[in-house]
Amino acid sequence: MLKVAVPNKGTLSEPAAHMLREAGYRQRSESRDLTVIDTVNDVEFFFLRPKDVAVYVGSGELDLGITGRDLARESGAPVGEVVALGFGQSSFRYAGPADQDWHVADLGGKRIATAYPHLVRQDLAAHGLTADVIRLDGAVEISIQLGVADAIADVVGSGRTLRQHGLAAFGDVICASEAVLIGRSPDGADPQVSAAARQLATRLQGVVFAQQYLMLDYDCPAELLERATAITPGLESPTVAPLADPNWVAVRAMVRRHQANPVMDALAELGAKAVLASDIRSCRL
Ligand SMILES: Nc1ncnc2c1ncn2[C@@H]1O[C@H](COP(=O)(O)OP(=O)(O)OP(=O)(O)O)[C@@H](O)[C@H]1O
Ligand SMILES: O=P(O)(O)OC[C@H]1O[C@H](OP(=O)(O)OP(=O)(O)O)[C@H](O)[C@@H]1O
Ligand SMILES: [Mg+2]
Repeated sequence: MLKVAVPNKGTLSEPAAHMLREAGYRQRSESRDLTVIDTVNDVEFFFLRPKDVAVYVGSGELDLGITGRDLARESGAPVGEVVALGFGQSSFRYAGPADQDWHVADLGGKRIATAYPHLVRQDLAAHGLTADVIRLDGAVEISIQLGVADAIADVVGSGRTLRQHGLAAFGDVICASEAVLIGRSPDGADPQVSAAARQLATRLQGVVFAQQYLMLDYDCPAELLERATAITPGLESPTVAPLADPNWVAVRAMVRRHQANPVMDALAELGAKAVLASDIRSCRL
């Protein structure tokens, strides 16, 4: 039976379970459950702290796991990414008091609080710096005002928490993170996974693709079809079906979700009617 780790709490937990459900897998109904067996798909899910997922997968105890790229790198475990899942996007960055002008080079000899000490030490070493790295478990943004640190390195999502604490990010992004499906990889290269693991990865990838696209349907005057298909070329080419009125055709094409509104504007401008956008639940591209 395939063994798969899923975050049991925190930012990634609910979206990870949702994505697995969309991909057709059984998930827990009780938030305290630590395991769920999906007998239909022959998979056992283990609900673990997001920080620990890479440790279990790297040790080979579990076949696959969902965690953050930043957490996987911080763990130092021998894992590699199988699928980037497109949620839980964040930037791991240095930050300091917004009223001071900080540069990475200023960090030498300073106290830096973080929940990701390995990533920070690696980054400092890459800059040829040594500093006092103070490991905290969370709520890192408050450590400067409490006098424990001069600067921090932490996960930034919307940036709201930094602003609330009078902090500003500086320096390059240390790790651009998102949720990832990981597998064991002794050298960090693409993991070699079993056929069963590959199938779960393909199903998740199908949901990720589906979330990146919308299906557009519209009616188009037949003489404008060429110009309309230039606006919505689809993946291979759009589906074109006749309508009862021979002067019109129905067109169906997938479009990138973030381009959907400009594309719909352009179609309406051209003379298309009844332009409809609908969600895609899953797909194989
Ligand atoms: N505000 C956020 N926006 C986007 N991603 C985030 C955010 N906060 C955390 N993450 C991502 O979620 C993952 C782990 O975060 P999370 O805070 O859920 O776990 P944790 O800090 O280990 O647990 P907890 O906060 O419950 O102690 C990381 O990959 C991180 O990049
Ligand atoms: O940029 P923002 O959107 O404000 O999000 C960033 C915050 O979210 C996470 O905290 P979390 O809620 O996980 O608490 P923690 O610090 O205790 O882990 C992260 O550690 C930051 O503190
Ligand atoms: Mg957290």
